Amino acid sequence: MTAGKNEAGEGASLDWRDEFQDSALEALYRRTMQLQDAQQLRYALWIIAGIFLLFGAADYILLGASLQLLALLLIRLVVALSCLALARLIGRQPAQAHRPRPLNLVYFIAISGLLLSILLHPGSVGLHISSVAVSSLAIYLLVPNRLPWILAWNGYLAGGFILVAALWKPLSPGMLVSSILILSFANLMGWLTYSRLNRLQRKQFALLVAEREVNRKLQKEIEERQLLEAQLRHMASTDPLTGIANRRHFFELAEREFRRAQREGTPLAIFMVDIDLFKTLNDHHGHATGDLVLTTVASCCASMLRETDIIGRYGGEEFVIALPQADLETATFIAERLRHKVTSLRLPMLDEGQHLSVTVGISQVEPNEARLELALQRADDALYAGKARGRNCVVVAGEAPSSIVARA
Ligand SMILES: Nc1nc2c(ncn2[C@@H]2O[C@H](COP(=O)(O)OP(=O)(O)OP(=O)(O)O)[C@@H](O)[C@H]2O)c(=O)[nH]1
Repeated sequence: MTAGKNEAGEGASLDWRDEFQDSALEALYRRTMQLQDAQQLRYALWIIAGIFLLFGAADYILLGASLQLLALLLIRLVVALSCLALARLIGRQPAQAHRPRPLNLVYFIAISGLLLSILLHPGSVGLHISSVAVSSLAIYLLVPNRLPWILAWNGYLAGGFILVAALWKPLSPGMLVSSILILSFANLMGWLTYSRLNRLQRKQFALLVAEREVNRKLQKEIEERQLLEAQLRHMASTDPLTGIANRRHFFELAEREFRRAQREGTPLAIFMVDIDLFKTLNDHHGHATGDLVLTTVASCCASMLRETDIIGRYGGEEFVIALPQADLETATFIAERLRHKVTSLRLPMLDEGQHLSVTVGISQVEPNEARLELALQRADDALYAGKARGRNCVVVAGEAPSSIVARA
């Protein structure tokens, strides 16, 4: 099961031991609480050892130096040392706090020590009943996550006390009933308190687990939405065939560069690039080959540009490029290089001796020009002048037709 299932509430319900019915959730709870439980148990063991030893002083006052005192001190020492040894073991290996064997051994020693001390002790029955009742409560309150064992230890303590009391000084029927009632009441109080604390703690834990699961799901949903958003943004801005920016996205990016160029007074060159006689190629080789040529020319153009240059598909077999910081001379040089590169492309599906070529129209954004479209229009006019002149050339806008720069 996953911890998330518990948010439904079903797995978070508790059994008679006040443990989660869902064993995986219970295991997770124990793992989470292990260090805290270990610490709590260590404190409990130190307290038990200390109190047991402190009562040695009361024994001395009651018994004076005697063999009985020696036996009692010996019992107290054994109990205290075994408690301290277990506390040390748990300090080194916190997982021992949840293992029954060392705990049961030490608690058996401690409870047996308490019962034996009653046999050797001259105090009144009332004193012993109260010490057994307090010990009973201590077992409920100081031992974490072990209700069946807690009940067993308390059974041993209460039953042992009745037996020891019978051996030590047979109780009158009235005292016997009173003792049983007091011990039963102490156990009832202890159990109820234990149950209340455990239920509260586990309920809080189940809520925390459910909350974490909700957060995890939310986080996953956010990540999926972010991914989807990024995919949608990419789809909305990219030409699906060539993978370069579509016309709309090109304008977004180029407008930004246009404003920067106008603001800072830096040059911005525009290319219009058109594949020559593309219709013939399409008609001759088919649309699929035409698509492949478009993709190849687009990536060829993109590979010739700097990162700051912007390339987009203007429409059909026409591409548009914006080159920030490029004056006309630089732009013409780059356009020539691009034209040469396309001419040198060799595509296996084209006939022997058949070369691709492009015509490039170039313009430059004029200072104080109001709109980018004006520069685009000039580049387009230059492109059509190049087409009219026979294609496969670079034409600079506004210059005489003799400014056709080169031909392959
Ligand atoms: N395969 C393919 N063809 C396209 C696509 N978009 C436009 N075309 C074709 O591109 C061709 C453009 O032809 P024209 O505008 O006549 O130009 P051209 O044949 O290149 O001639 P010039 O530009 O004068 O050199 C048309 O046949 C369109 O159908 C496309 O996405 N894929």
